[in-house]
Amino acid sequence: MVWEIRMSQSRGMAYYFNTETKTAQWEPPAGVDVNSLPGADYLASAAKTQGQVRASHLLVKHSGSRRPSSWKEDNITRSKAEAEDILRGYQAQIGGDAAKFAALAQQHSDCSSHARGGDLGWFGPGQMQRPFEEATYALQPGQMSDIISTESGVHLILRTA
Ligand SMILES: Cn1nc(-c2ccccc2)cc1C(=O)N[C@H](Cc1nc2ccccc2[nH]1)C(=O)O
Repeated sequence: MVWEIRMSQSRGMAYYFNTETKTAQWEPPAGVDVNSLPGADYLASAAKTQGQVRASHLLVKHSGSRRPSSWKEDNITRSKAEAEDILRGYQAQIGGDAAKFAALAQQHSDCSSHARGGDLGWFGPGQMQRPFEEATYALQPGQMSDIISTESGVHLILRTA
């Protein structure tokens, strides 16, 4: 396998390194099961021992968001109430299905992590906005949150590890 998964010290996040072309990227290489790459289980156990968690999210921004723009929309003007209604619609479509979560996050999340099905990678205490951190740590791996609000907008969270 030419791909390896490595940890970026600066961003505390895993990235993907192609040992043939000697290139690195944040996005998981297409068609590769990244959990089977060399380095994956070592990184997972290291992260767990550091009390880190891993989560994906689906973010819908609104006019009050800290940065009311995204890869989808240059100027986001919807109200917070509209954003919550939209997110409730996705929540109903997802049910408890993690695969549906990733598909909808990829299509609809206003976070740049949409490119990875909403996967934010591993993070520890103090790295994410407090409401997001508290909601994620309150979940068991595999569990989804209800709608939570941060300065970025409204989110659904799926804790993955
Ligand atoms: C925290 N983070 N990680 C990524 C990310 C991770 C992996 C691959 C690409 C991007 C993007 C972000 C981020 O802050 N994105 C913001 C939106 C946002 N705000 C958040 C607040 C809490 C958790 C995730 C959040 N994402 C943006 O795109 O405007």
